[in-house]
Amino acid sequence: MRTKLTIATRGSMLALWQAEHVKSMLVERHSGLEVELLMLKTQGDKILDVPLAKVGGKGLFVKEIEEALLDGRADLAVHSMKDVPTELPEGLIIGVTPKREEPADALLSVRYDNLAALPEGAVIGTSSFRRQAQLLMRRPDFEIKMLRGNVNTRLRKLMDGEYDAIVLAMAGLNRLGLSAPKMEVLGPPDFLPAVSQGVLGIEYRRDDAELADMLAFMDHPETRVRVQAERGFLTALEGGCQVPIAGYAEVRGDEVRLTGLVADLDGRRVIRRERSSPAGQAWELGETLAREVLDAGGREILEEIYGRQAVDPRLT
Ligand SMILES: NCc1[nH]cc(CCC(=O)O)c1CC(=O)O
Repeated sequence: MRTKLTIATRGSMLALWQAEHVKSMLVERHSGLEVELLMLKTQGDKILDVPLAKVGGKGLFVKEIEEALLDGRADLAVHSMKDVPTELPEGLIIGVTPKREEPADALLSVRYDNLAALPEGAVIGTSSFRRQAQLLMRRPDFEIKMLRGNVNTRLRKLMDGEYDAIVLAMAGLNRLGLSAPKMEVLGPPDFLPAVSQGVLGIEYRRDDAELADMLAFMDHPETRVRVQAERGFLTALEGGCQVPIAGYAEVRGDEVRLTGLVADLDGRRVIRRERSSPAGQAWELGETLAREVLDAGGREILEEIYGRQAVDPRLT
């Protein structure tokens, strides 16, 4: 067994909380183990004034971290799974997914109790097309306004009065112990989360069998099945997190049930399908559901969105 491990992490409050969380599980489990954090700045932390969808490129928040794993400066990294691209660099694996926490989003406001209480034309802060589409589906009158930055920054912007309400993941709020004066949970089955929302993924070098043994106690197989189904769906749609795609899976007994959604940016066209399979075929379930959604009109929607992004002058 190793006596010292290094965790590569971003410097945001959420990333640090997640790294510290895994660190404390590790030192509690392995007596005498020393765990150190290596803080790194990623592209996603540097570019803050542009919607992520327009920054382009997948994995803005993980590239620098993965380089540190590959060159041996760090042994492991702790990610929010929803920020991890579906394809990992050669030589790395996400070998461990601890138990999923709250997958839902939350609507946060200073004044308004919930969606229904928001006035006509309310200004809602989010830079997620998935959240935007699902909000506009219910309330086409909303004005969606870009909201970037760390969870803490986004909450401060709400408190500063720039928005009537904003939408954030419950998982991030819970981890940091943050909230707003008014909060409504927007969760499945009505409001679908991002693929893998609320799941942590531990990434390390594929050939590091010794580390894999030391981490195995944290793994939660049911969470892995859910992530497989959701990421199978996302992968087959060739989507990153910057398109209005949602996927949410649950396990009941030996079965996994997956709901997938593709919508256009204004939430007028929404393709949503559900399907189950044995838990052992979760990835294939995701792929099958993706084909079904594509054939039902999802293909046309995604082509339009990808096309529009490609010609957007702000891209360059
Ligand atoms: N894109 C940023 C991000 N990545 C993961 C979370 C929340 C935690 C999680 O989903 O595990 C957040 C913040 C948010 O979406 O509100």
